[in-house]
Amino acid sequence: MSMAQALTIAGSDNGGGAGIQADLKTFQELGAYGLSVITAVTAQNTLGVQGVYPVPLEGIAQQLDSTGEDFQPGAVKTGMLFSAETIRLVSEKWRQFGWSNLVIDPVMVAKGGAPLLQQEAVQALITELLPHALITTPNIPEAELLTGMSIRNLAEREEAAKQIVHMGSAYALVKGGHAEGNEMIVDVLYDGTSFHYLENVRIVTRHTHGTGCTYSAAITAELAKGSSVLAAVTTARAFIQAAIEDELGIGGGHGPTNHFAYQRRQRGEQ
Ligand SMILES: Nc1ncnc2c1ncn2[C@@H]1O[C@H](COP(=O)(O)OP(=O)(O)OP(=O)(O)O)[C@@H](O)[C@H]1O
Ligand SMILES: Cc1ncc(CO)c(N)n1
Repeated sequence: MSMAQALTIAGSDNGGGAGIQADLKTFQELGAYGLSVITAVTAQNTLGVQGVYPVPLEGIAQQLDSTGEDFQPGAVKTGMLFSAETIRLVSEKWRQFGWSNLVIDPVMVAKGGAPLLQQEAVQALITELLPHALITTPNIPEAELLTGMSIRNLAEREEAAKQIVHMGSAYALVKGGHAEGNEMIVDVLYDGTSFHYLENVRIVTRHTHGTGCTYSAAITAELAKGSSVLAAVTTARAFIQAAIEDELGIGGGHGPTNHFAYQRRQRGEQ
């Protein structure tokens, strides 16, 4: 049997904690061969985003063609897509290459507030890409922008998940990381029929740069290896919890999570 292949279509974070770099590190740790299509180059570190340089559309199209003509990704994730035209392109190539198992991490703004998706692109994300998704993984502010509703409690997170499934994503995972003040973080997974709740202790740390990217990349790696959505999300949640817990202390601001932590624990190492 050939190796499971996972593809990320996202932006580059030179700091290595988010974006393409976080995705590839996560794929590697979970045993999936990593492929990447870069939509934008960012200049950023743990203090913030200093620059955003979108890759010309033709360059993104060519990367997608080069990938689709030779590789067989078993699952694909999207992260920072930046513009409506890139979203339309990804949707078109999705159909052309007949890929399956799309994980949409609807990346919109970086931790410090820098925009990673143009405002007018949100609608394109909803109409062009979401209907292809196996699972969409918004945090609370992203779920609010996708649905137009305000989300203040668990019931509203459930309602948002329902709406996202109604938009055409087979599953929705509305993450609870941004619900301030709670000791436990509850991520809500909806499959169109029932809810699953992933409950974890909130870790007090400032090193949470790229948590969303890493989580969705872990889901993608597990799907590429053949897991069900529930099994993939469960493993991915354990992966990100370990990555936040075993902090690396890199950088002077919001540092990256520890991509080594989960497998180290699996091997019984510290
Ligand atoms: N302090 C924390 N302790 C434990 N789990 C956390 C913490 N912060 C976030 N998480 C979890 O990590 C996952 C991703 O978090 P979040 O929803 O904050 O992603 P995000 O805002 O998309 O991240 P980013 O923008 O940095 O990529 C979720 O399962 C969330 O519950
Ligand atoms: C490139 C990139 N993608 C996603 C995020 C969100 O964490 C980020 N900070 N940078």
